[in-house]
Amino acid sequence: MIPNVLTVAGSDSGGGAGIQADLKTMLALGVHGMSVVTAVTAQNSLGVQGAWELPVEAVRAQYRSVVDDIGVQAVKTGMLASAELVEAVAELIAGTDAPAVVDPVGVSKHGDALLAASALDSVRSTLLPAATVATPNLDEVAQITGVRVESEREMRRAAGAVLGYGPRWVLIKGGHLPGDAVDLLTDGSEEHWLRAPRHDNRHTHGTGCTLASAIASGLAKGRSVPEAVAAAKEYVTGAVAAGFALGGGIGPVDHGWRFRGHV
Ligand SMILES: Nc1ncnc2c1ncn2[C@@H]1O[C@H](COP(=O)(O)OP(=O)(O)OP(=O)(O)O)[C@@H](O)[C@H]1O
Ligand SMILES: Cc1ncc(COP(=O)(O)O)c(N)n1
Repeated sequence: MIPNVLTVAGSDSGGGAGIQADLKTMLALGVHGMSVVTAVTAQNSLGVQGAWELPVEAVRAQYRSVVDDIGVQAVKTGMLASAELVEAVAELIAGTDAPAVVDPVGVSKHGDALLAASALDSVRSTLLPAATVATPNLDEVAQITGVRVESEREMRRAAGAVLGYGPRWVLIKGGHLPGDAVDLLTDGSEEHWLRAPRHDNRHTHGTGCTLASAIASGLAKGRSVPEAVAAAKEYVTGAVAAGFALGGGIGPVDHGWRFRGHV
């Protein structure tokens, strides 16, 4: 049986991040990808030119259509835009019997806000407690917890602060630090450091979405959290290495790198 994985996220018209990155990742990793669109962005390699949220009823209806008939073995959340959508999605995933990977998307690579500042309290109090794995980058860690990470050593304290909001596991993504691309996965007792060489490639649009979707795909296949994260890290590292120029700005990672024989 092919596992079903659901992404609840925003659409990126440029195809590098958001729903589009999630579905491509799921195809590449051999699961059936399904989507609940929360917002539509007009976006390209230069930035986000516009964003429109969907009504909360439209998000709930998409979710119920998929979960009640088809069923899901894992859920991934990305851009949720507003407090109202964060709360609705948190309630939906808390009521679903499947692991949830929560990527608490705050701002795009170009600095465009993808989450209202007024939604942060709802992320802390409703979304993070419903997560099997939360995958904040360092900017999101600072927004959520106030902890600023400037070195690998400080990642452990950041992880503890995020775990305080109730996710079962946290993966602190160190992609924005200089040096190797180092992430820390922990549930408060086990600690797994994931280290990969930094690829000197500016075309990294969509790394976070791709990593979270790859984790959800592994969980849907029945892997443990540490196994799913290790496999997802290997996939995203290859996708970053193969990232390519598109438009005049930051191009996407290559979700299809394994089909093309890169790396
Ligand atoms: N240049 C790079 N070379 C190798 N791996 C990288 C590079 N940049 C990021 N990564 C890895 O990609 C994953 C995503 O990390 P990152 O910190 O970029 O997340 P993010 O900021 O949420 O992504 P996004 O850009 O999609 O918002 C992590 O595993 C990180 O270590
Ligand atoms: C719809 C949507 N979701 C997520 C991201 C984050 O990705 P990035 O930080 O690579 O721009 C994005 N840009 N757009």
